[in-house]
Amino acid sequence: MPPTDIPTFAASQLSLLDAELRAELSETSALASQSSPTALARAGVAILNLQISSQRTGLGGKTVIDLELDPAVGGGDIPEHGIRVGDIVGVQEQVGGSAKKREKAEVKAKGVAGVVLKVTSAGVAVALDREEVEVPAGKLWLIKLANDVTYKRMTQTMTRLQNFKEAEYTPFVRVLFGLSFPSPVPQNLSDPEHGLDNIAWIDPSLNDSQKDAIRFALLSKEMALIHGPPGTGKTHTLIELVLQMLKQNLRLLVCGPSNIAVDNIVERLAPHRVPIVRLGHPARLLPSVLNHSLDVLTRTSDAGALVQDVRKEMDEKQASIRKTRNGRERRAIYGELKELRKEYRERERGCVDNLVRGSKVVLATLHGAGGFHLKNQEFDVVIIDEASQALEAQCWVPLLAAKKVVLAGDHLQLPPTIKSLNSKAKSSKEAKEDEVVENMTLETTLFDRLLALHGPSIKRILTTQYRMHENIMAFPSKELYEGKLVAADAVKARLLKDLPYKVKDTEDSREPVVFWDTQGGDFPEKTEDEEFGKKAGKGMSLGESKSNELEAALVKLHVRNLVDAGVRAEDIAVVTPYNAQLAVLSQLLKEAFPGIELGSVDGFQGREKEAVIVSLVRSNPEHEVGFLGEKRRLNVAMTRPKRHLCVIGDSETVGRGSSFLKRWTAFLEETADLRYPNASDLQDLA
Ligand SMILES: Nc1ncnc2c1ncn2[C@@H]1O[C@H](COP(=O)(O)OP(=O)(O)OP(=O)(O)O)[C@@H](O)[C@H]1O
Repeated sequence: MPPTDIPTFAASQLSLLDAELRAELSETSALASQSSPTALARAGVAILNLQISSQRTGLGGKTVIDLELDPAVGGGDIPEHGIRVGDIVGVQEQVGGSAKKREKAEVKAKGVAGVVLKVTSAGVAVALDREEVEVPAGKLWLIKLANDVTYKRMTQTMTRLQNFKEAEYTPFVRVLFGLSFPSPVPQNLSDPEHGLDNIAWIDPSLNDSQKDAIRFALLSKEMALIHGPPGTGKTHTLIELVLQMLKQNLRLLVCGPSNIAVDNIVERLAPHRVPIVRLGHPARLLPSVLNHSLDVLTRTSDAGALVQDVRKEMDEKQASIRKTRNGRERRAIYGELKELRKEYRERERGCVDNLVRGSKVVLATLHGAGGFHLKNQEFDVVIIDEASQALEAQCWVPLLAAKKVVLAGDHLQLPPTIKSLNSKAKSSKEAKEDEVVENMTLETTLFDRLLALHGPSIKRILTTQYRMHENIMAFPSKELYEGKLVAADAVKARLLKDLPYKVKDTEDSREPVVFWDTQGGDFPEKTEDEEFGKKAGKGMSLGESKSNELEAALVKLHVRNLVDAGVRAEDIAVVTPYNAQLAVLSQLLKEAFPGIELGSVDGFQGREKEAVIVSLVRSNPEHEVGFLGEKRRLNVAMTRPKRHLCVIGDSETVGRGSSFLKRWTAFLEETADLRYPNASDLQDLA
């Protein structure tokens, strides 16, 4: 692949991001602008009739308000809603008057914005944005707002890159766009000459491919890709890499596309007692990592004592506001509070700066790395986990000032979810002008692009997997990972019947792979219409989704057989690519088997279960398979189980979908325990 022109690349990213943001906003704002508060509450994105039960200064000096249901409307538990911790919400006054007038005024009324800190059945706690001082009084309502912070950060980053002067093209930037070759990395990594022959491994159980990847990442000058197929200990490897880099006295910024990806690393680094700071809103962090959160450290460290003095004063003032009825007095207190907040912020900034500067490892989400905390901070290496799940523009947020990057991911699993359909539509004229950039979509990750640009010599693959029985692993290994995967001894022959609790030896519990072949046309798929979509519940965009009721009944039969054998429902997951099928499965299985997990394939990426049933759904005379044709989706589906994979599908339809599907069906027919169900036996289960 030829080098990429940086301004053209940035311009293309900016237009793709713009289309994506518009697609995302149109979903949420269409609802908010066209609907009344009551309708919004019904849709699960608003809560009405609230009042403030208490107010305090929370983490990071933010005003925290606790909201509960107004006793005037009966108090008690808040009705069912879809607002979650970490969501950005608006808190607004609920206006009185006639129903119609009220609803109009409420939608227009301005309120304060904040982040949801806690949700219980009886209330919601919201940490208001620091700028907001005055809290609306009286009866309030809360509405979920669209979150465009990530886009703003990506757009700012791409605009900066677009305007880079040639002089700003550091050797690192040049390599990442193919304007220079990467510095060569020696072939024999453990040659004593490089000083890495005798590494004192913190975890001596690392396998050879993991050690090799770590040596490679230590020796590479500008970039290293660690390719971690399912269950191969990618994060495990990154932890050792971080510890080894710290031994070399390097300063690191460790990022991931989601809070959970970052917290996963914090949790695993913490026991090694290295000084780490986790940036990010405390509401969005796992409770187990809060002790490392910058906000909490600001409160608990010695340096934080000075900040606390001001905070105490602020709390007292906040409390006095609530006791004051007189408007003028209230305003005066708000004025004083504003001054105190300014001082608080100054002291806090000093304290934060000291904490961040003193920390050898800083962890943040990719977009979180674009906040003011990291302005002018320098790092020797930026490490990005789950890099093939991140948009390239997102990766550039921490990379603009970087000198070296280590990316870990698996480009053969699903890329980040994209909403804008037109991200792929390009005119042929433009395509000729610059093939490389014009062929790029938002789905093209930095991981993909670097591989295409520099070839496989910039990556190392992890080859021992610690999840799947070797029969489950066989097909994805051969098809996608060049046959390189090896199942670790501890897992390669594990079956359900060997679970550490009592499971009977049955035809299911002794089989690693089962294929229920529904061929013959008796298990037809159904295209779901809009009406069904509404019934299926909130948050499900079914569009042109498909379902297959008899296949769902077969899933139920198989789950029942497993449970009867003694397998716990919590150890079973059912995954399907179609939301409409998920809705059918929910109705059929949720109550019957409490604890069972049901999910879309896309949503189950990164997860694992002892037994996984995959419902493929598609069965039609035209042999159409839709997005089952995407092999990265199938790869995710078939690599979730540890001991038992059960595939349910129509070999006649699926087997003719794509060459990959054809080979998979042939593989299942040859190696799986093959079963042919009888549709008429299943009618009463559906
Ligand atoms: N060298 C090793 N020896 C023994 N177990 C290991 C080794 N490396 C990783 N594991 C185990 O393999 C499992 C998967 O590891 P980890 O969570 O790091 O994988 P991952 O590749 O990041 O996962 P995913 O496939 O979900 O992306 C964990 O239970 C981990 O303890």
